[in-house]
Amino acid sequence: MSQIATHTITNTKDGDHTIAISEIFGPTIQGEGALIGVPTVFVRTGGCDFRCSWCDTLYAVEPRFKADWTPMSAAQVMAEVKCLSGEQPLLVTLSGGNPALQPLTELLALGQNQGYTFAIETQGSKVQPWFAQLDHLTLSPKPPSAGMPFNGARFADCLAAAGIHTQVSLKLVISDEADYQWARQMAKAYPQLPLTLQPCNPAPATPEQPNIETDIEALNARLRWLVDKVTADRWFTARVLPQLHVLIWNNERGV
Ligand SMILES: C[S@@+](CC[C@H](N)C(=O)[O-])C[C@H]1O[C@@H](n2cnc3c(N)ncnc32)[C@H](O)[C@@H]1O
Ligand SMILES: Nc1nc2[nH]cc(C(=O)O)c2c(=O)[nH]1
Ligand code: SF4
Ligand SMILES: [Mg+2]
Repeated sequence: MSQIATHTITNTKDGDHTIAISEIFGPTIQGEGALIGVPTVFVRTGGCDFRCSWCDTLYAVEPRFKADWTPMSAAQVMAEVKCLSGEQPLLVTLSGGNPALQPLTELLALGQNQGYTFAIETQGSKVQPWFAQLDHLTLSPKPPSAGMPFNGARFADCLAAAGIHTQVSLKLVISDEADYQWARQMAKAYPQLPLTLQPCNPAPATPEQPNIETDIEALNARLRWLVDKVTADRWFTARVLPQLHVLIWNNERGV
């Protein structure tokens, strides 16, 4: 799999318009949610307004890793993406950290002019006018086990900011019974949104333990538990999916 280290890129002095980049990697496949299996390049931004208890990308979240995040212009990000994709347009997935903290208007315009499409993964805590330009908006508000608040008004603002061509979906991480019950309420509150339930990886890699082996059997047991719950409740509008990239590559970074 090809990958370009962002530390090889010269920093820009564009001021406010630079994007804090943790890593750019791919092509790989989207391992989660509504676009699972779709070939994509990931653009991971640095910095988050949350700190979820089980976050699997703390190197793109915690301020102590700020020195590892490279400020890049939209043109520099697109140059990397084009290099990785062999100049062939594909889906670009913006994740983080929280990519909704970044100025991405120019990146979206630049990429879409060249035939690239854009999806974002965000928790719904911050809205941006450029959500209207997105092809896919995946909202992943946090369940009780994450230890982070759910702000219904902010979430509604995110939904309202989607454009007429933006496909919006909901991806909820489930760790336990309380999360499951919360997800049931979310599904009732937002019946119009396609919904994926994703079992929580309870022991993700951390900056301290980047090579920790994934307990695939434990993940499978969680998946079975979730499928049993959904089918027993005859909850036929929910889709249950694993993190496919974790099943394929364990907790590896950059895949
Ligand atoms: C790393 S986050 C980055 C984007 C954004 N901050 C968000 O949370 O949506 C991308 C996705 O990974 C999920 N995620 C993070 N840690 C996880 C874990 N330990 N198990 C399962 N999913 C996890 C998040 O809930 C989110 O749906
Ligand atoms: N293959 C792959 N799929 C993913 N879906 C969401 C990811 C993320 O970390 O945001 C991710 C990731 O890091 N890799
Ligand atoms: S919101 Fe996303 S990136 Fe931020 S801490 Fe939570 S899971 Fe990690
Ligand atoms: Mg991840």
